[in-house]
Amino acid sequence: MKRTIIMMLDSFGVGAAGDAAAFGDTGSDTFGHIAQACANGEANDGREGPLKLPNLARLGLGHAAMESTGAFAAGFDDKVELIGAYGHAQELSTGKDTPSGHWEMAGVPVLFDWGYFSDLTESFPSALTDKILARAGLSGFLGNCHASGTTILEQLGEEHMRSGLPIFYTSADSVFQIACHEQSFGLDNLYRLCEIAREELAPYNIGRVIARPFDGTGPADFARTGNRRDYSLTPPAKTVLDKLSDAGGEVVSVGKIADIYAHCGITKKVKANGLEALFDATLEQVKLAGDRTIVFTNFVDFDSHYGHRRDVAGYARALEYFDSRLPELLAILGKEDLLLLTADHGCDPTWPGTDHTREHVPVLAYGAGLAVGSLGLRQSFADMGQSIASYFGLEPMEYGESFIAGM
Ligand SMILES: O=P(O)(O)O[C@H]1O[C@H](CO)[C@@H](O)[C@H]1O
Ligand SMILES: [Mn+2]
Ligand SMILES: [Mn+2]
Repeated sequence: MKRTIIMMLDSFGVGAAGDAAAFGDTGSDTFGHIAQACANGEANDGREGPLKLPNLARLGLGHAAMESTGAFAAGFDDKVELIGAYGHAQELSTGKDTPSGHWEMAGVPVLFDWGYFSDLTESFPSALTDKILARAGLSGFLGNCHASGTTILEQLGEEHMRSGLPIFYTSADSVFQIACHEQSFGLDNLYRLCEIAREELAPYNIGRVIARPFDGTGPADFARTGNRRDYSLTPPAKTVLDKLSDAGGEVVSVGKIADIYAHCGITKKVKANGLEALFDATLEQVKLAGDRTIVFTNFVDFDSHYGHRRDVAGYARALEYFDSRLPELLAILGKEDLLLLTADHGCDPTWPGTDHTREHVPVLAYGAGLAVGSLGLRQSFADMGQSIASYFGLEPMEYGESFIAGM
């Protein structure tokens, strides 16, 4: 039975990419800087001491990162008994955003430039916002700037609840984000507003509109809910997910995968919120999965709860939790199954600002007869998509070099 399980640790980079300078990210290193902070005793909130990821280390995380940066991260070394193939990959896509990383990983790099709202304030053209407001019957909006999604709630959440005006904000990514209170504004109203924005953004080539619902009564307890929804553009070509589902296989999305691929190539969608629930759902779907199935999970908390929030201890805690659950997954894999652990970009929690960082991602591949050892530097995330295509005996993808032989 052939199945591929993809664990996408959102934002878990393993060191600055060769082109990081162009992004202002020279020296960024999500994994390395977390490990260093832990070793320094600077990440003891809810956890203690050096970063302990024994299962990821056996899958080759420490080695992959060492090949990326030139040195083992603090607390990692070559004494571990490896069980998998490990590599690190650079990104061909022009952006360091979530859709680019995911699409490229599935064999379709984003070689065109997204549109961006690069002005830090007065970010959106009034020609755009006027149209959105008119269609939604709204008299105005708040925000209109680059912001951290939690900080802007502290600043504008109350005014939003008083005035009923939505909060529009963006970031270094190609995004148009709308934050509204779930009860006072209404979740359906927020989703409708996002659909309008998605249509009106057509000329701007913006990768995603993101609905950011929140609840709570004031700045002290405002919290974003699990009802986030991403309205993504469609990938510019068929990904390996499309190819497998076109060929009669199953592609199971766990978490926000379906949204990220604009629902293309997905045959089953499973919702779950939070690391624990996402891991539980993944295990359950792997148990249910038959031959020629991809089970694909995005673990968004690494990015949205810890990376963007610059919460080093939280990121370390989440990694250690994730690691502690890996044996449950390894125990239910069949001999032929392929497990891939990777990331879509970096989001170094020690880095200035709150944006992603241009980094190599880990490529940890286990099972499917793969020899234990190094896969080296992969020229594109698309090597993973190409490998999956070859594993399932699908037509080759246009991009990427396979590291796995067809079986
Ligand atoms: O600060 P929050 O709202 O989490 O935003 C983050 O999430 C968005 C999507 O990845 C990006 O725009 C990034 O800035
Ligand atoms: Mn991401
Ligand atoms: Mn992000």
